[in-house]
Amino acid sequence: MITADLKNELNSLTPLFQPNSIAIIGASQNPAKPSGQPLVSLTRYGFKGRVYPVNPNYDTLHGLPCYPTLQDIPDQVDLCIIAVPAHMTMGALKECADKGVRGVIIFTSGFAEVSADGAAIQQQITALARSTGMRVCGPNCMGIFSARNALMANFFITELPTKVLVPDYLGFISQSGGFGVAIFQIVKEKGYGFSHFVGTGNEADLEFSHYLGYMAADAHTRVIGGYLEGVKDGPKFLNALDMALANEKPVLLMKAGSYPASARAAASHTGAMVGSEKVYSAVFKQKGVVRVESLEEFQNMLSLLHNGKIPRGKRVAIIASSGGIGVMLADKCAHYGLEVVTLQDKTRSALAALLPDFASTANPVDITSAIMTQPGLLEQCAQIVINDPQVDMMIVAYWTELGDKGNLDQMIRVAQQTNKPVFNLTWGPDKAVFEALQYMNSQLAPAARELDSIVKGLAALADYHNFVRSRRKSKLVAPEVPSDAREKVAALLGNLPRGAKLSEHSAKQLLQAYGIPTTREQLATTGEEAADAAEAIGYPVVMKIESPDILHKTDAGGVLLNANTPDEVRSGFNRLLDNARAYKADADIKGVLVQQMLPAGIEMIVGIARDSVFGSTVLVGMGGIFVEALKDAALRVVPVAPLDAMEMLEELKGRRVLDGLRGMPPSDKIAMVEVIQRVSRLAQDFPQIAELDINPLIVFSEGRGACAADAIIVLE
Ligand SMILES: CC(=O)SCCNC(=O)CCNC(=O)[C@H](O)C(C)(C)COP(=O)(O)OP(=O)(O)OC[C@H]1O[C@@H](n2cnc3c(N)ncnc32)[C@H](O)[C@@H]1OP(=O)(O)O
Repeated sequence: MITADLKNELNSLTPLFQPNSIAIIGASQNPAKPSGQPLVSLTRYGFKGRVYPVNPNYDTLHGLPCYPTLQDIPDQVDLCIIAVPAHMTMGALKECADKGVRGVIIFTSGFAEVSADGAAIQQQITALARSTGMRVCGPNCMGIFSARNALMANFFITELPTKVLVPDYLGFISQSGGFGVAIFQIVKEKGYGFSHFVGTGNEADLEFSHYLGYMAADAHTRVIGGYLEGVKDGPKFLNALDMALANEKPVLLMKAGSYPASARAAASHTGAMVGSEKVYSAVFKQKGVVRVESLEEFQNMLSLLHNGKIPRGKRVAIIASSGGIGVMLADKCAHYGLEVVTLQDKTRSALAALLPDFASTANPVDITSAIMTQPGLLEQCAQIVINDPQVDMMIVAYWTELGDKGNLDQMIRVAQQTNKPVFNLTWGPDKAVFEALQYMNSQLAPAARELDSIVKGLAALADYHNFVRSRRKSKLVAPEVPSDAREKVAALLGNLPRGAKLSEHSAKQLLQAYGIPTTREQLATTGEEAADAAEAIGYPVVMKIESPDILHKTDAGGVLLNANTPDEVRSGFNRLLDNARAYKADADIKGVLVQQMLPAGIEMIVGIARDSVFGSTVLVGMGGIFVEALKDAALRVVPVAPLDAMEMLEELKGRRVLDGLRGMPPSDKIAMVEVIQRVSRLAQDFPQIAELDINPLIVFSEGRGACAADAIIVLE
């Protein structure tokens, strides 16, 4: 949700992207230095504002009056670049605060990235930014480029073709200086316009999510890209992604640092299954982020998005001048979830009328060596295939020779005449391919030589399109939670200490408060009470030891199924107590839980785990022994929307079991979706719940609901 606070926070970035005046503290006369570069490029590329170099050693610099200190500038300064060595940085920042500067970019390195002393100075930077409201980019950063006003508040851009100054396309945020520069150069060479480019540096104040939010709201940014290692504030990142989604701006992220060796010690299965990489991956799925894993993929997607051609479905047509390449492409399409569609009869007959008998008109279409003997054949075939209403996108693969633009020109014309994506796979000798790709780039026609990244990119964009469309269309609504749920759970958790563990009976009371169906049950402290409880509940019953010290009851011989008579219940009661004492002599035993024995259903797990960055997460998976054996689970961060919950079920390998396998009836997915959302609501209202396992949640056949058969909760 875009709140007034969020709007104010984003507005506070305006001086960094749209300043009317810039001062450079440490402006050097040497343009080769980071401290000398901005002055040159701000003037060279026509920054639309006033520029004030600050350096006590000069009267003028590059034809501009140079000021001994910031205070000597007789004008308001919106943005200040600090480019003096680390030991002088705090002094310069204080000057900025005294002058009332609202945005600061600190190029300087030598802070948290190098030493504890550096980290201590960085903390002072953060503290000054927070206390004054001055927004700081960096330190240890490459700065900001903004096309609209030719803002060159950076030291990494030396050459800037005019095309890049067209403020219409890509906003890029990089947590790596060097990688960011590489992306800038590649995109520049492709000839696409940037709206903004930010190297975030050490993020002492502004972090990745601030820039993401700014670009999500910015009218001049159509697509957002980023190199991300990690975010500090999960909810801020989610908010920024929500904004991008609301404005239907694709967010393409390269996420690195995904596999830290940080095994979490956790008491519940849910806790053990949730790790940082899984949480990022969940966030990306939940917010429609297009995850990019290579530079090739990134370039391919940018070339498709640049001309606004996103696949509107997953049906792909392939045309190749080699049967082998066609088959390889078809395999890749299947691998990435694209459907190599059956072409319409009309399409096939039109192709047959053009192609020799030995060619194939089925998808993949093999036009064979006729491509060499029949001029214009490629274009004719491609036109026919792309106009087939069954086709959402097309990949065309052909051999290319040095100096021969014939096929390329044909395909450029085809691409110009359709609003569906057309991707060229050119292969041949290195020099010829290089030349062909350069030519296609100059015409802004999507082309590459590496088939995996082409197919993966197309599939990812088709998924993105589906994601946005499904969100737009969804009419699913979240279930109502009882109005007194919060109050009841607050009372139940009231006096419990940090780290408290709630065994089954207590945990289920929390679930009941939030409307999650649980077994009928009673806690008995004697064999007689147990027999009375069984009578009231109805035979057969299940009996379980109830102790916060024995969370995994089966391991302790603490579960007895199918007790059918009062005698069985009484003797069972004693056996469970004996087993529990033998397992853990000092366990705090609350009694024996006598509960209804549920009819058969599918065993699932639904749980909560806390993540240090994103807060509570909800997990759903195939339950019982499959939790450990298969780790078949889907994860989302809280709050989980109805469509998210539905997609979690679709993501499970076990979804076919839920759909009804081998004569089994389909399971009640609607009931599961409801449970997931109620659990999400519980997690949202009570972030002190560190872990929850409902395991198993028994899911019955369609229309018959689901019921929590067992549960544990661990507080933070
Ligand atoms: C993660 C990444 O990779 S992203 C990139 C991260 N950032 C970097 O890589 C930058 C690394 N470099 C640094 O941190 C350096 O300390 C820099 C670039 C900030 C400064 O380095 P230098 O330019 O060598 O510092 P130097 O001491 O020469 O000071 C710069 C200028 O300030 C001037 N200066 C000195 N005192 C003052 C003062 N009180 N006020 C203003 N200017 C002053 C100097 O005269 C000098 O100008 P000159 O070159 O014309 O003489």
